Amino acid sequence: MANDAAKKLAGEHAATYVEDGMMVGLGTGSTAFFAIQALGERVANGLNIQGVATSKDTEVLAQKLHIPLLALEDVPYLDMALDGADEVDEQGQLIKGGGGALLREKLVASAAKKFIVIVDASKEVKQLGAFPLPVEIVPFAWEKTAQKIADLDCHPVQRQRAGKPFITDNGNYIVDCHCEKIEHPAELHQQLKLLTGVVETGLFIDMASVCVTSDGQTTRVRDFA
Ligand SMILES: O=C[C@H](O)[C@H](O)[C@H](O)COP(=O)(O)O
Repeated sequence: MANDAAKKLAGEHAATYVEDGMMVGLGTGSTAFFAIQALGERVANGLNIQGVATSKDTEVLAQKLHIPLLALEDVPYLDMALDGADEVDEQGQLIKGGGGALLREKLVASAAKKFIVIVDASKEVKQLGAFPLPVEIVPFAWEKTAQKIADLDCHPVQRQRAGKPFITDNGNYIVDCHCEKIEHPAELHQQLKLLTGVVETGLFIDMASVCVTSDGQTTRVRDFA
């Protein structure tokens, strides 16, 4: 993959923020993968951390790397969470959920004192929305919920996998909203959240503390805290 070098560099840099004794949220996706792999190497060399996984896939990866895992409900807070994103704007607002893990990712990031976002340079945008916004909805009468989302001019399309509805780790559906331009991300998030049937949106508003971006050669750190 063309962006793998950038994802690796950003992921490895993000992993350096983790210190001994921390409880760390472990993100989901191809960029978070590199951060988790770097943490696994540090754990093999004696780093003492405990992780909370944001998806079943990440749980499997962390177990393979012998990173001790906790359940989110068993910890009062997390010191830090590391995760990728699908888009990051200049204010640090995010679209996440391209991999379908947005609900657990948001729960984990909300519990963290510091949320480190890791992206390759192609994810940096002036305005959110070119990437279709994932919205997690309950399967019951999902078309009704999708219609309410469509009424907000969000152009939802049910996510499919192998010709069947994509099912999240929480047993829900995802609709990907082809907004093209999201002028007011916080307002749109609020409007969507008010719809019965919507579980969570992929808009992560005012959550990122730091964004680590790489183009494969250099790494840039932006502080949003
Ligand atoms: O649900 C998936 C997550 O929000 C990912 O963090 C996001 O889609 C970015 O994934 P990737 O690093 O694979 O582009």
